[in-house]
Amino acid sequence: MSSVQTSAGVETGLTALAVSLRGVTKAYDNGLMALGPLDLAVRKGEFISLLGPSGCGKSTALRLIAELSAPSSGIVRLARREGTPQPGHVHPGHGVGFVFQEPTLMPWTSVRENVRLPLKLSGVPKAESRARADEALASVGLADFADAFPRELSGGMKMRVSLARALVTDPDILLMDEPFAALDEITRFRLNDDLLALWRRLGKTVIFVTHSVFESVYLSQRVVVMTARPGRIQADFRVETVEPRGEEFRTSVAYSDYCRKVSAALAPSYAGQSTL
Ligand SMILES: Nc1ncnc2c1ncn2[C@@H]1O[C@H](COP(=O)(O)OP(=O)(O)OP(=O)(O)O)[C@@H](O)[C@H]1O
Repeated sequence: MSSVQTSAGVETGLTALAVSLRGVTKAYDNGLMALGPLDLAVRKGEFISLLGPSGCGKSTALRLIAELSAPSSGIVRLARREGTPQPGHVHPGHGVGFVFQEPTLMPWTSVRENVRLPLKLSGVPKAESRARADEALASVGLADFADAFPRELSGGMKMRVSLARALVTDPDILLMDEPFAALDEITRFRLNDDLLALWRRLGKTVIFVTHSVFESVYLSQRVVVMTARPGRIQADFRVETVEPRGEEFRTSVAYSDYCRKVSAALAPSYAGQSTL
């Protein structure tokens, strides 16, 4: 059986879930078994990272959650916001925002138009969509760059635009596929902190894919370590720290302890793979 189901709230016990995957597998048309079986439950408002070796199926998992692809077997369930959409607003069923590793901006038009695109495609009136694009740009610290063109921006700023474009529809769930992998370390640290501040303020559920143990521990409430392909869950860590996180956490003994434990759990997933 394969299906994607939605409901106003996926209730398990006392906690509402944003996403639930049960027995999910994905085989591509060429017969390659990319993922699973995968069982994963993500609470509303939780920040989790998926960590695993290249090709283990992390992006495939995100694509299944975003309903960009259907599972070969198993069930993917997403909680939906209740209520009827306001006139001119994107339907609440459109509850997922996606940030890719590449910012994928349209080079021929302004930053504002790039961010406005999802609203434009949904038929939101121009005045409202411009105001909402400007608001999303302000939330990522780019209020003064709405009229700039992508070529005028640094790599970190382009990624902020990509984040603003994902947030402009006000999704409940933010899926991020190695968004900061191509950035230098200082820019990456700054974006990590800004993303955490946004998450705290907006209360989104975030599922963040990364190869970096350090980044996953710094950002997440939960780090889910995946096996080599076909990706399954190898380990699931809860990262308990004092919030908000910052430089103090990054340089703490607790942080390095978590990193050591997560690295140890990840090691078997790399067994047999060349590290060259
Ligand atoms: N459309 C497709 N058709 C066939 N095989 C695919 C397709 N998309 C991905 N794959 C394969 O499925 C496997 C999982 O790919 P996926 O991109 O999900 O892995 P990943 O963990 O995100 O990798 P990386 O960390 O390198 O981005 C890989 O072996 C990949 O080559």
